[in-house]
Amino acid sequence: MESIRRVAVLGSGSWGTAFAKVIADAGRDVVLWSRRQTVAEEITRLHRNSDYLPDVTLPMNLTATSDAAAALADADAVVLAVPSQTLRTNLAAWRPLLPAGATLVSTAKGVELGSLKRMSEVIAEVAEVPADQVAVVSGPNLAKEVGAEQPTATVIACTDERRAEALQHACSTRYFRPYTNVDVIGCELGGACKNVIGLACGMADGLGFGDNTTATLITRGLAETARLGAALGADPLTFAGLAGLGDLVATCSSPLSRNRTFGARIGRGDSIAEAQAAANGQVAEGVKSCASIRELGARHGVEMPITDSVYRVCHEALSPRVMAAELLGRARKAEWS
Ligand SMILES: NC(=O)C1=CN([C@@H]2O[C@H](COP(=O)(O)OP(=O)(O)OC[C@H]3O[C@@H](n4cnc5c(N)ncnc54)[C@H](O)[C@@H]3O)[C@@H](O)[C@H]2O)C=CC1
Ligand SMILES: O=C(CO)COP(=O)(O)O
Repeated sequence: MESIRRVAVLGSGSWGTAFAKVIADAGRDVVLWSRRQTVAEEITRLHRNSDYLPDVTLPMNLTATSDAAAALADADAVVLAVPSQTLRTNLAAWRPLLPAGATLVSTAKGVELGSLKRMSEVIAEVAEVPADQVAVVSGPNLAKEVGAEQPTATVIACTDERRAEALQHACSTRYFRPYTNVDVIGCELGGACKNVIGLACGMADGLGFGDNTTATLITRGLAETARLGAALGADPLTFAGLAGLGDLVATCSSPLSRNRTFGARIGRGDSIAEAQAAANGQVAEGVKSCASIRELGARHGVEMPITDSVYRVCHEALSPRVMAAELLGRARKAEWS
């Protein structure tokens, strides 16, 4: 794999914009694609994205366009930064424009409803490329903190280690430190499942519970994520890493997390519709992915009690207070069983 000089980032929401800034700060040519021309114009002319990252001044070498063909021309890497459940449709439209051989990079943290596929699987299928041409970026990377250049690290997962290293090089800055990993399955499951556990932590906060409850949900949430990972062939160590525990802690602890914030509203008594309205168009991936992850667990015979409870709150009108009582009232068992 040649080095990466030019990158297209498709999706100029919170993470697409913040990650494009990282790549531009790493000295690469980056073009962001925005659905709305007004957003593209603001990024290019004023170096701002006031809808998603209002406090951040974007680098001068970062431009945006609403023309996907222009964004994708000559790109060595294509970063997909749209919500999980829209990835298949978006990518199908971009497919004829994808430069041959480019590394396709998933940043979406979800599992597709219906197919139960991980995002890298959706990408390989729709783009008709081998799995080792697809990389995943996942870690404790709250967009607002990354936009403010606060130090953090991430994982670049790809079964082709040279592609992972090229991408690692292309997004290393003084505030953003990427590690490589060949465990794509584990990194993707870590990223998708933490959103669901983040919703549960938000619900606990909304109910007025404190840090013991959060720590319990983080730890038992990691246990059920790792069980699912083991069933799907992930490396267990991945869940102790940045794409596992790291992202889980960030999401479950931070008021900046959209999933945690969404859960907190539900815990305080908002309806799903009210929490969705308050999210202001920004995605809380766990609300949909709790259904696909729960189904994936069931398909593989994996017990996922927190995920199951979050699903019932989000989709079957279970009250968060009853959810808490039910989780505590489960049959007694050994910690590792
Ligand atoms: N925001 C964050 O801190 C991080 C988010 N992620 C992941 O990145 C992915 C994208 O998230 P964000 O950029 O945060 O989301 P966002 O809600 O802030 O932005 C989504 C972007 O996708 C575009 N889009 C294209 N087609 C769309 C459609 N059909 N429906 C809705 N939006 C569409 C929107 O216009 C918008 O620019 C998610 O899977 C998220 O979990 C990953 C790391 C950090
Ligand atoms: O993935 C994230 C941080 O790594 C962002 O989390 P939210 O989508 O909950 O804001």
